[in-house]
Amino acid sequence: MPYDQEKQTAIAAVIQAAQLCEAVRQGLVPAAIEKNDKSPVTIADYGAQALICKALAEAFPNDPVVGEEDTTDLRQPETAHVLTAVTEQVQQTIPSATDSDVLNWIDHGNGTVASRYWTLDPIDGTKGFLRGDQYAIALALVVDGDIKVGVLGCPFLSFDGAETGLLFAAVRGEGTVMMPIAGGNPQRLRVTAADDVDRLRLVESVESGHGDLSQQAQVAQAVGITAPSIRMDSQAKYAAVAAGQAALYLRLPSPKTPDYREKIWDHAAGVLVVEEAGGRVTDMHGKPLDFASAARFPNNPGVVASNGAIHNAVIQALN
Ligand SMILES: Nc1ncnc2c1ncn2[C@@H]1O[C@H](COP(=O)(O)O)[C@@H](OP(=O)(O)O)[C@H]1O
Ligand SMILES: [Mg+2]
Ligand SMILES: [Mg+2]
Ligand SMILES: [Mg+2]
Repeated sequence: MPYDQEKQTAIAAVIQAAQLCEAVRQGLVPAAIEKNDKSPVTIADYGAQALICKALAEAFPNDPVVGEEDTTDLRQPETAHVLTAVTEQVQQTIPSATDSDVLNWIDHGNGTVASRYWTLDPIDGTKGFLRGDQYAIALALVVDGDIKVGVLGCPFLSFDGAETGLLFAAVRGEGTVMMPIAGGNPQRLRVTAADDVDRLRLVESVESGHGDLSQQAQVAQAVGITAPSIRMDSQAKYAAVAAGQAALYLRLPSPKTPDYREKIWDHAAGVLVVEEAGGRVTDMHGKPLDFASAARFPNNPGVVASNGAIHNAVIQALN
């Protein structure tokens, strides 16, 4: 099977990171540090990036990793206690890890977009993680601008009252599967059918500043969605579309940040998980998302992920 080693490595690394994140979340209330852009980061974000980058560096030493976090803040003398806490978490998985190993592994995630690269969001939805809501560990392999492998770990997600903690994995051309993070059989996923009115639902961010709630409501209405939207943090939204829990995920540019450019690690894994479950993902004008250029899409405003059947109607309503 193509990309089997990549898929297995990514799944194993995401499960390790998910266990670290849950250990942090179930401990004391995780402290957040404020980054330069005022967004939060926690010891779990750093620890998850360290574990996944270590696994990728060992298995695929030549592949750059374009990850969200870096070590600038962690290397400041005032935050020495934070680094100590990150290393302690990483040692639960790798007992020999030192502070210096941890810094080097995190920095391995500061690669740039190349003909073949990985992109990593160690915790997507850090605000959700801090609130005790949804978050995701998102890892994808991109080759010549095409996403080949996408793995989403959603440690706090469950559907229809089944087990909590789900992992989603997709390989281009091979479909998407869902499995419990705790172990169990993979199950093939399929987006919701065009005529499944009960599942004709919109999923959107909890954070009102990460989208345009009023335009999203108008578009949903225009394509016949009448149920109230499901609000969810992180790329768990893509998982909801892939699993047929929702028919549409809208992320339109917030009027407060009209020039915001979406980051590749906020989407790559989720996009493949939806596409391989039979859905479609484009920007708000119906153009494919550009994973070949840079860490942020240079020219893709807004994101629309759907079951495919309603996609053209959504793009028409937008334009
Ligand atoms: N103005 C903005 N518009 C859209 N997305 C934004 C944004 N500011 C931050 N984000 C991104 O929104 C992500 C969370 O998405 P969601 O709202 O769907 O949970 C954040 O990822 P991190 O939590 O990994 O930093 C961050 O990259
Ligand atoms: Mg962040
Ligand atoms: Mg993110
Ligand atoms: Mg993140």
